[in-house]
Amino acid sequence: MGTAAGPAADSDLVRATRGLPVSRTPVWFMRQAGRSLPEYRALREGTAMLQACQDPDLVTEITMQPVRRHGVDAAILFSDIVLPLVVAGVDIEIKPGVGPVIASPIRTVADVDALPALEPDRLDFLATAVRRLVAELGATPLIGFAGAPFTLATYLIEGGPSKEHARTKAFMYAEPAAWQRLLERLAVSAATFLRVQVDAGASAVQLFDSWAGVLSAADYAGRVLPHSRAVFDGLARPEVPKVHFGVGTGELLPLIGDAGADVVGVDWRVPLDEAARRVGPGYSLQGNLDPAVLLADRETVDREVRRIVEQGKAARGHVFNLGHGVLPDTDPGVLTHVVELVHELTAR
Ligand SMILES: Cc1c2[nH]c(c1CCC(=O)O)Cc1[nH]c(c(CCC(=O)O)c1C)Cc1[nH]c(c(CCC(=O)O)c1C)Cc1[nH]c(c(C)c1CCC(=O)O)C2
Repeated sequence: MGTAAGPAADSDLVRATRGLPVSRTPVWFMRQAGRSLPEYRALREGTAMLQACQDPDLVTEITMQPVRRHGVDAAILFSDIVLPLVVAGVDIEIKPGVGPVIASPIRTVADVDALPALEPDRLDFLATAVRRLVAELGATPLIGFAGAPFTLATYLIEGGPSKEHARTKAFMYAEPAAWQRLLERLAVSAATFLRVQVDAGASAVQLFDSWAGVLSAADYAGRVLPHSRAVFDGLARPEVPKVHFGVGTGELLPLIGDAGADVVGVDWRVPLDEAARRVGPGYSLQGNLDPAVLLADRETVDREVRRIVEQGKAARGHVFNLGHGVLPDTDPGVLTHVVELVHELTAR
């Protein structure tokens, strides 16, 4: 269990998650590996997304690409939030330009009980990929991740991507006992998925609850948050830095840290100084450049990066990131520029 050991344990990324002094503000980008990179598109040619995620050679190479190209301060494992479901045997496909599509969505209480469990011994490919990556990355930390129970439940119940998440909410209200069982099961598999990554050497983890922002604070607190907390508790690695992220979570920010996170991920809707007030003093912040700004002119990019670096000083620690994933049309040169600019602005 090589978690807190190794050269990455004292990296700026890990230090920022704890609010310790850093040599400069660490930067990485959600979806830094992916379609914005020509070398990614070349490597992925002919291999389905969910196949690629289970091939340790491809996972290692794709994860390394943005680290080499941009000089980011962390790698994020190339995988997907639906992978634990796929490995457990759920019939899922990732349709390019659409997202995860489920062959038989969960619509009844019986469907919940039929959901297969994730067997940890099916995750050898994941441990292999993480071990190789940690060896190759040296002092650069690897961030492991999992999808939070709520966001995974939205895909399972809707059958695919959705804006309103109306079926999900209807199920949550109409079948509270089955809802609780579903989220409990998803929490167990997310914790297993994270533990394999941490035990193979990942330096930090991020829990993606991308769609939690569609909920009221009361429903989030009562029906979702306990299950996200169960993921972090179930991971049972208190020393590992934990990032908790969702989109549109402005009203939920005071609760998001409560799940047991060290770092709260913030999208672009709430400035980081205001976010720091909402989460309270015990947390670092991650974010929050609007990914669409990267499609604008260089002056706008620079102005926004400077603003975020300034506002980030209100937090105990700041990990610079986007407010959501890199858009596929992004010029990778702009990403490299943002890394250089953040480093330049924050060098101590
Ligand atoms: C909601 C969600 C998913 N997957 C993920 C989330 C949470 C983060 C978020 O809110 O964006 C998480 C994820 N998915 C992927 C990563 C890799 C690491 C990284 O950030 O670089 C991570 C962290 C790779 C991926 N996951 C996916 C791609 C694109 C697939 C491809 O390249 O063909 C990548 C690089 C596919 C995917 N998978 C999912 C979607 C919505 C899509 C996009 C579909 C599309 O637009 O084509 C589900």
